[in-house]
Amino acid sequence: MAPFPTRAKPKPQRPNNKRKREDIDIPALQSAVTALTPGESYTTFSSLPLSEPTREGLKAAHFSTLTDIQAKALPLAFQGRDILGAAKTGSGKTLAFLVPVLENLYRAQCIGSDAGLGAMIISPTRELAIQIFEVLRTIGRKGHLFAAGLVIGGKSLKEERDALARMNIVVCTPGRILQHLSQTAAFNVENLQMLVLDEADRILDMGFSRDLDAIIEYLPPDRQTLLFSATQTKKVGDLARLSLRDPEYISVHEAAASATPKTLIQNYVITPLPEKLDTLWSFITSTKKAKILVFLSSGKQVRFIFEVFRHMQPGIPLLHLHGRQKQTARLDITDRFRRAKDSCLFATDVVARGLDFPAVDWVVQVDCPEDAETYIHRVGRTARYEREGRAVLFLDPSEEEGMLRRLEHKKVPIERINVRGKKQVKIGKQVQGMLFGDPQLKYLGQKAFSSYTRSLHVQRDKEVFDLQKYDLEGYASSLGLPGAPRIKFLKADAEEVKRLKNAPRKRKGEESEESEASAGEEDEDGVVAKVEKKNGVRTKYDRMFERKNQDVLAEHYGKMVKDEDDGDVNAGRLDGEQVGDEDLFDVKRRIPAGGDSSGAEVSDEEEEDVAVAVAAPNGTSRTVHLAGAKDPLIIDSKRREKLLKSKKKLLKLKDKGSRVVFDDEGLPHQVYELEDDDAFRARGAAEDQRRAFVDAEAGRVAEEDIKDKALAREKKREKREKRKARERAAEDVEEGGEAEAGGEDAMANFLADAQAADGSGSEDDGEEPPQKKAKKWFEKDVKRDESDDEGREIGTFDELEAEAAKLLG
Ligand SMILES: Nc1ncnc2c1ncn2[C@@H]1O[C@H](COP(=O)(O)OP(=O)(O)OP(=O)(O)O)[C@@H](O)[C@H]1O
Repeated sequence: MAPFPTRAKPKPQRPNNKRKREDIDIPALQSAVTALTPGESYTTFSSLPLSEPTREGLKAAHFSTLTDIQAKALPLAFQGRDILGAAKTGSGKTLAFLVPVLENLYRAQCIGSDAGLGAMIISPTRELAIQIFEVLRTIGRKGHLFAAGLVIGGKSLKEERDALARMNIVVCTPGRILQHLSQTAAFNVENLQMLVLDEADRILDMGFSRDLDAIIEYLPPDRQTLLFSATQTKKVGDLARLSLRDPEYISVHEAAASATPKTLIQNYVITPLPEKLDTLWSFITSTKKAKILVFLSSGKQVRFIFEVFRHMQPGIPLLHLHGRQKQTARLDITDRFRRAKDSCLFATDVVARGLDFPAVDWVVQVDCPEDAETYIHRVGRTARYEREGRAVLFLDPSEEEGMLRRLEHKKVPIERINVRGKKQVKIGKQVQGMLFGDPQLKYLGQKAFSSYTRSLHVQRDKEVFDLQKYDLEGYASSLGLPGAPRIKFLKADAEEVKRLKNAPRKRKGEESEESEASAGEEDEDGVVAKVEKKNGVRTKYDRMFERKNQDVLAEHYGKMVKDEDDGDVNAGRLDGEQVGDEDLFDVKRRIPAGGDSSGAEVSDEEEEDVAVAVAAPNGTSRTVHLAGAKDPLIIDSKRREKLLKSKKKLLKLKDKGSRVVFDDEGLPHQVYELEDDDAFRARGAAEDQRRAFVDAEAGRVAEEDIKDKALAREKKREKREKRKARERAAEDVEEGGEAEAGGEDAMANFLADAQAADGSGSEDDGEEPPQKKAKKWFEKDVKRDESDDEGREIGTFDELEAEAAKLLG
């Protein structure tokens, strides 16, 4: 995303009286700010010394009462103090730094292109940067003259560069702004007065730390720094890195009993890895009238589950979002989910932090979050700003103990619930069938498996994530895969390769054949995964499944095999044998020793089979003589080579025999034998006989036709009746379903609390009363936007930029 062009059109000269009013305002404002007493209980925006444009902007956006974090942070921030702000998710941290940005720059009159960049707001994700920019636009649109822009990539560097030169406020992501700092000469940050890090702990952590350190190098040390996050840390090292000056630590939940909003109900269910998909499906289909956000650990998982569920039509609109989608698509999806009433969004942690989706009813964490902080941010997408919400975490039995300990340590109140056995639907067979018919989906499934396994492997917290404890084989089969793709980084896998290398030749041959159809892939991180044969008995279905997908996957295997010279990934070569000419000429029957290359000397027995002879291996083609075939077969392509292995196909090339019938004495006759001439003449003239024959046949055909038509009518009637019966049944189910659906009511049906499931109470004992959906705030938002022309929703990037151009400058 590029910045919007500031002052795209020359602004009309502002009336003198307005300029004058600003001149008068500033000293008065400054003294009112100096007189502020931090720690005093300010409750409304109107009780604070604000410039007229900010006051108007807040009023137009219907912000009047201060939230806790705002009441504590604003006075200090106005007075230029550095702040470390920690407050629960959805508690209004965005305004706690945006209002000071507008006010402090306003008082410093850091306006216009000559003033240079006054404030830099850094966000870890593009989505969040866009959201922050929109809030800035909303509260700044009533008369502020700042030039503000977004620098998050997605546009050419040149476009961004030109706009950056004129900006007073920039909202950006770390990587992109660093690129400009190091490459754009005209980007002047000497006057920078404020640096804001939203989701500061994330930006300070490993993934971004190098970028951030480099950014800091470019910025003047004499500036105000504001850090905000729901999971803020006070690490001394971080404070030193940012050269904070006597920072004020504001934590509005340190003393609170929980780190998450009071209005959030949090539960977890123990669901072994192989049952996760069933549980998720059962959950979604019993919670159709709700807005659900489902977190998964990788983009591949997101895509796979989205595709599979979409085909199965759960009865609720599905969306999916991950970091590998194009920026415009991501923006479109977040926007659609924002506006949706009932919808289910599958997403990675790209939406875990900061995003303010209105009225989310459920946050479902299918894959366990990497730590308690991520958990807190994920669940924070619901129950925002005093609204209600519910969150459910799926835990594999091996994750339970470790994760619960971490959550307890972070003051997260979470209770166990169980899935009602009756409501748990098993979808394994259906998914398997789907993958069978759709090789691309199968490929996606393999990718999902390997990226999930890899995500477990790279987790730092081994106490929670112990790869050896997961039932990966069961998980693969729950994804509809015929076997678990074998992952190279697993120790077990290395041992398996060793075992195969040392195994007797015959056995190895069998194994290599089995794994042939389902070789692996290389995922984005360079992890080579390989499909392993399923343990135990392989069914005919397994073989069909693998055959069906061979061709499609071959391309992907090819990619992978290129990088693999150890041969173990090369289909069918687990035994380490080199693929040479010998293999190229591998045929069903070889010529017995002594046979020459032109006329094969094969035994009768072999001839009975689809016997084959060979020509010289002189390069590209050779000739093969088939027993029973008139012409020799030229083998000049892999396809033809393959043909030699198929008895059925070879039979087609052989001469067809002629059909005979046997009389009572067992003598063979042709099916249509010519009649004796005299006998024929004795029956009358040839023409009469022909006509009689035609008439008789026509009569017979007419009779059959009547019967056929009657049969067709009967079948049609039966079909109609069946369809009607199905429709009636569906209506009944729908009526029943609707009666029990409805957000939490439906969910109450699906999930039972631990007590009930343990048999210590009735099924509904201890169940929370049905929650009313807290739509008030959302509805109010919508209303506000409809009535207020300037505040209408922005649909696309271009619109956003066009709007931005009208705004602040
Ligand atoms: N003073 C206020 N009055 C009414 N609503 C507010 C106020 N401040 C913020 N909100 C609303 O509360 C919601 C959450 O605010 P915001 O996104 O700033 O939360 P946050 O603390 O940054 O959350 P997160 O930690 O998830 O990033 C938004 O919808 C915002 O419009």
